[in-house]
Amino acid sequence: MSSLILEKVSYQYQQQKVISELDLTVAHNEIVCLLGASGCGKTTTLKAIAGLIKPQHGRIVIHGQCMNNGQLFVQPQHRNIGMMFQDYALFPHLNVTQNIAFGLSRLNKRERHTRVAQMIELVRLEGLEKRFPHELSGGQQQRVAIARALAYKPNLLLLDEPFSNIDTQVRFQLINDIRSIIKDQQVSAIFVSHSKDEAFAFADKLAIMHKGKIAQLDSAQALFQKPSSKAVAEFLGRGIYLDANRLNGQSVSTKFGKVGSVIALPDSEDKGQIYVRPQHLELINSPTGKVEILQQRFIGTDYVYHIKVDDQQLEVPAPAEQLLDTTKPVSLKIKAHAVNFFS
Ligand SMILES: Nc1ncnc2c1ncn2[C@@H]1O[C@H](COP(=O)(O)OP(=O)(O)OP(=O)(O)O)[C@@H](O)[C@H]1O
Repeated sequence: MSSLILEKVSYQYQQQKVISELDLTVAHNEIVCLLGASGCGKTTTLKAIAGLIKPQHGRIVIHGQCMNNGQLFVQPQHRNIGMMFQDYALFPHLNVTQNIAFGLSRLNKRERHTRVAQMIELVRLEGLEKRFPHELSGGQQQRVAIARALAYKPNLLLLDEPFSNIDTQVRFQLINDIRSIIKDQQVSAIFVSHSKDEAFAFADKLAIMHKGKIAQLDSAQALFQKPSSKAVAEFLGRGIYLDANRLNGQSVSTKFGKVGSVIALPDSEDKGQIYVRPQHLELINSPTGKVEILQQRFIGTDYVYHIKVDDQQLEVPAPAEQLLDTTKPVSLKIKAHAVNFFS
């Protein structure tokens, strides 16, 4: 059974349509990250799932139970959802134990005590039970927040930018820890982030939002290898488009030569464009080269060349030992890779 199904969900604030016939399915025990440009509707989608806003159209099903359609609307407190937000929203006047126990009023005293102790052990906060939020580090507060969200065994966990206030040095350790805790508890989760790096580390699948819809839902690797549109390819990182001719299922020709693809190219029209990222490019001195070098910078072990090709600009790293003579013509060599071809 899927943990979450959104079917053609639409929501608008006054005149502004923010989500539009959005479909999304999250499997049992899966972590999905909603990624997209600022203002594309990620938080609005999370609020619709939580029941904090009421979509004008569509259907939301959590753990097999319909929460929202034309007639029905289940209140947030009856959706069995755990929530965790950027500012942790811990109660400042309650200590760690009391914060975690807050949503457990339906349990008796003994059950509550056992559950809180299990949660404290799970998030490794033993010894800090009596501390108040202001006596904890950001990472520790985040652990209390996850313990509180998981304590009443929700069917689904919603996390909105939960790591954005955490120092970068400890952020990825915390992301790994919280991911293992969620996996251990076999809960499904939807996570909103601005950061692709966080999404890669935390989620099983990424849902790229564009124009109020999910443009593509897939693993990070599949998104990079087979983006369904130019918008998805561009969202994942900078690159340049080059006109290309599909030669066969494994290669294309460009003005910089033949490019091999390590994955099968889609069956499509032969004429199109490829989207090439910096890591697939090598800059070489060549008498016929027409790549313009706008700037050269040394960044420790590598150089970065700011290049211009067909009116598109890109920064391309190159190892210091392959120093380019920028007074001579420069061309591009495109390494074999999983070619993103758009016909
Ligand atoms: N209460 C509101 N009233 C009117 N418009 C709103 C309201 N909340 C959000 N919006 C608008 O809806 C759009 C989507 O907002 P939302 O917060 O869902 O985006 P987001 O993808 O989470 O953005 P960010 O990445 O910047 O947090 C934005 O244009 C925003 O200005």
